[in-house]
Amino acid sequence: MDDPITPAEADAIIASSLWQPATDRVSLVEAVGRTLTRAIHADRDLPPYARAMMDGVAFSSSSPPHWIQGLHAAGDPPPTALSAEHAWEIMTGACVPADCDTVVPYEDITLEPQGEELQILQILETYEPGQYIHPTGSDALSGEVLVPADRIIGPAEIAIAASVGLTELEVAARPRIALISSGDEAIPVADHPQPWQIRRSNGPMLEALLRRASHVPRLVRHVPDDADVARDDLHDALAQSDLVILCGGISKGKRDLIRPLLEEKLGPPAFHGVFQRPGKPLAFWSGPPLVFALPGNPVSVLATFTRYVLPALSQLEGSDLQVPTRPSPPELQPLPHLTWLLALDAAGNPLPPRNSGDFVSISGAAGFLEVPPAPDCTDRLHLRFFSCSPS
Ligand SMILES: Nc1nc2c(c(=O)[nH]1)N[C@H]1C(S)=C(S)[C@@H](COP(=O)(O)OP(=O)(O)OC[C@H]3O[C@@H](n4cnc5c(N)ncnc54)[C@H](O)[C@@H]3O)O[C@H]1N2
Ligand code: MOO
Repeated sequence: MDDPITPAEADAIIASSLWQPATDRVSLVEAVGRTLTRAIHADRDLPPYARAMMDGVAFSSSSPPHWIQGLHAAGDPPPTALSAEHAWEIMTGACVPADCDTVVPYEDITLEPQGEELQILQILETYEPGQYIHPTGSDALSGEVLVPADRIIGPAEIAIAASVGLTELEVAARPRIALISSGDEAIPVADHPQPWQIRRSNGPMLEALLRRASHVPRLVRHVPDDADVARDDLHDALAQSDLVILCGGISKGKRDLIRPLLEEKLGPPAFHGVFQRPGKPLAFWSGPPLVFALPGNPVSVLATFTRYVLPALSQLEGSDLQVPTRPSPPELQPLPHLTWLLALDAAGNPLPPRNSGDFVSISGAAGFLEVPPAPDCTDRLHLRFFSCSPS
C-alpha cells in the first residue's frame, strides 16, 4: 500500500499480522522480563507456619512469663511444651510454637541471668495476643493463584516462584530479532569521521531499546547504500528472524534501497507511509517475518520504535500493553493533518526537537505523547502516552 494511512489503520494492520507465542521453559533467574504463560500456585499455605516477626520472646498470654525455657531459633522444629510462666527466646523467622500466642521483642523486655536460667525481670510494654506473629496461611492458602499467567516476570515474581519450589518457569517464546541500520554516511562509532560523515547512532539506540525490553537481537548489521552489498545481509536477516527491524533508506532518495530489496523477497509492504510526524515514511511488511522499516532520522527511529514496535513486541509475547493517557501540555497546538508524536521527559515536559535529526534535544525522553491532528484533536485530557521502557 503506497498511500499514507492513519496511525489507527497502521495499528490494525500490525495487530492482524501478529501470532500467538509458543512457550519456552527457562530457569528461574533467566525468566526476568519474560511473560509468564502458566500461573504460579501456592504449593502450601503462605506463610507455611506461624512465623515470628521479631527477635525476642514467645509465650502464652494466659500465663505471663518470668522465666526463659530455652532458645527457639529459625529453622528449629517445634519445641517441647512450654511450662507455666515460661517463655522461649525466639528468633525472627522461627515457627511460633502452638502453645504460644504472643511475641515481645528484646527492646521491650529486660533479661537478667540468675543461676542456670535467665529470669525475665520485666516486660516493659503492654502487649496484645497475636502481636508479631505472621499467621499460617494469612498471605495465601494452598492452591491459590499467586501470579496469574500473562504477568511480566519481575524480581517479586521470581521470589514467589522460588518460594513454591519452581526451578523453571513456562514463559512466552521470544521472537528472533534482527536489527539492520543503513547508510554510507554513517561510519562505525570508533572510527574517525570525515567532515561529511556521521557516526552510527541509530543501531546502538535500537539495540539499547530492545535490551531494555529484555530482548537481545540475534543479528545486528549495518548495510551500505549499495544493493549488491546489502542484499545478502538483508536476506540473511529475513531467513533467520521472526522480526526484522531496519532503520534508514526507506524514503524517496535515489539510494533508498531498503524497500526494493525487501520487495524481492516479501513483495509490496502492507503499508508505507503514516500520517504522523516524525516517522511519516514508516513501512511495514506482515511477513513472515514481520518487518518494520523505520525512517532513519534518529528522532523518528525512537518515536516509531516506541509507538509501533514496542507494543507489537509486547503482544508477540502474549502480554497486552496498557497505554496510559495524559492531559495535553498547556498551549499545545496540534499539527494540521498529521498525528504528532511528541517526546516528553519523565516529568511530562515536552521535548520538541527542531527537526527529527535533532536527537540531542530528546535526551531524557521517557516516551511519546500521541497528539491527534487538528481539527480532530478534541479530547485534550486523554492523549495516549507510549513509554520508551514499558514494564
Ligand atoms: N523527498 C522526500 N524526502 C524525504 C521525505 C519525503 O517524504 N520526501 N521524508 C523525510 C523524512 S520525514 C524522513 S524521517 C527521512 C527518512 O528517510 P530514510 O528512512 O530514507 O533515512 P535516511 O535518508 O537514510 O536518513 C535520514 C537521516 O538520518 C541519518 N541516519 C541514518 N542512519 C543513521 C544511523 N545509523 N545513525 C545515525 N544517523 C543516521 C541520516 O544521516 C540522515 O540524516 O527522509 C526525509 N526525506
Ligand atoms: O518523519 Mo521524518 O521522521 O519527520 O523526520
